Amino acid sequence: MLTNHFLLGSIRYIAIHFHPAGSKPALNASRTTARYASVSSASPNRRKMADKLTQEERDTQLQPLLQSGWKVQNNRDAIEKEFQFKDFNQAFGFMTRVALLAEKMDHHPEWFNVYNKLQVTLSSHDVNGLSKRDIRMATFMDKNYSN
Ligand SMILES: C[C@H](O)[C@H](O)[C@H]1CNC2=NC(N)=NC(=O)C2=N1
Repeated sequence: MLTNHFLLGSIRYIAIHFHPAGSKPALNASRTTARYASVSSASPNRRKMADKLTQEERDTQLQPLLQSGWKVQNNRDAIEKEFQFKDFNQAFGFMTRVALLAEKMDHHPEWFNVYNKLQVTLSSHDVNGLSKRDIRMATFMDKNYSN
C-alpha cells in the first residue's frame, strides 16, 4: 500500500493506492504526485467559489476561442463547436486524446459523435457556467485538432 498526502496550504487531496501483494505499482510516487497535484490545486468548495469566469477573463481568454469557431450558447453559459474529421478513426482518436485529459482534469465534455463529426459542449456543472477548465479543454481541443 502506498499513501500520498498532499498539503497545499490546506489538505486538499489524499490518494490511497492499493496494490495486490507482490504487484508493482504502475506509477511511481513522484509521477503520481505530479499527476494529482496538477489537477487538484483547489478544494471542491474553493473551486466552486473562485471558478466561474469573470468578465475580464471572458474578454481575455474566451474571446480568442470565439475567433476559432467556438460559440456561446443562447440559453446556457456554455460553449460549443463542431469538429469534422477525415473519417471515424480520426474522430475517435481525437476523442481518446481529449478523454485522457478529461479524466486527468476530472472535467468532462458533453459530446455527440456520428462517424466523422463531433459536436462538443463545454461547461462546468459545479459552477453552472464557464470556468477556466472549459478554456483549458477548448484550447487543448483546438491544438490537437487536425482534419
Ligand atoms: C464528482 C466529479 O468530480 C464531478 O462530477 C466532476 C466530473 N466532471 C465534470 N465535468 C464537467 N464538465 N463539469 C463538472 O462540474 C464536473 N464535475
